[in-house]
Amino acid sequence: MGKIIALTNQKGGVGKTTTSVNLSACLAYLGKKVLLVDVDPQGNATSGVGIDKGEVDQCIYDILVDDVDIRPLIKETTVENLHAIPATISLAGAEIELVSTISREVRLKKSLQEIKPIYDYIIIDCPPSLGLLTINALTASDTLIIPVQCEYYALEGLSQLLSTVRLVQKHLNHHLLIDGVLLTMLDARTNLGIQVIEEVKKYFQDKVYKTIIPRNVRLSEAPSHGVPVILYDPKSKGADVYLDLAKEVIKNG
Ligand SMILES: Nc1ncnc2c1ncn2[C@@H]1O[C@H](COP(=O)(O)OP(=O)(O)OP(=O)(O)O)[C@@H](O)[C@H]1O
Ligand SMILES: [Mg+2]
Repeated sequence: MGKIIALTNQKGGVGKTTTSVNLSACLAYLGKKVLLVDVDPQGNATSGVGIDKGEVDQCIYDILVDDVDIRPLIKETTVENLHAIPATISLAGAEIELVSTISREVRLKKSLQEIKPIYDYIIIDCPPSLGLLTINALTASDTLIIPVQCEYYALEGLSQLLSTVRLVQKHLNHHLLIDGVLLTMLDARTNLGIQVIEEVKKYFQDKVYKTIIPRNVRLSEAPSHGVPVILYDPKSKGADVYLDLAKEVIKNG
């Protein structure tokens, strides 16, 4: 039975998509059967695993708004063992269209439950907001990974995220857990990064992943080639650390 993990943080540009794509690919590389679900209208995770958004006729929008069968939407990717459900810009309308829909918060959960037994891991890439798309992702998930960028104001907005998580736990998904906070984009040349690590560890204690993702140019180059870093440059630091993260995720159960 698959474990459903959402990458979430309403703050933009903290490494949600980079982590969704590369964690999924590394889990697949380690022999797990993985599904990557793109719930962000930007569709960056979709193109990051080599799916041409222009060729996609139905996407996660159709599952959420039109309640279509999830199975035909599953696509192959550039990575063996890794499937994906794409998102396109049409998803931008879903946030508003779902407002008046019955059981609007549980639509993704209902669909993913049907295919959960086929996969070891289902990884959801969330948009940078706390709207209905993210609520659907939190409601569908077993656990959360919260990427936090090693920058000034790293903890800003996290209390709002945590109170949204508590509301979802109370009303929509009692067993939702925070697996951990992932520190991203560390620049080892500055003291600032070290300070942020200490601050985040003080706040989240043992909920912080041992693996810390450094800044690595290969990680930012890989998406334009439609492949995760493990295929783009397997010897890079970026490939190394995301493999470490995948092993840590597997070890955590
Ligand atoms: N470890 C890293 N090293 C270098 N560049 C990185 C790293 N992680 C992410 N990036 C780059 O930083 C930018 C933001 O990352 P990413 O898209 O993963 O964040 P996000 O949280 O998904 O953003 P959004 O909130 O817009 O969805 C991207 O251009 C990405 O290539
Ligand atoms: Mg993103």
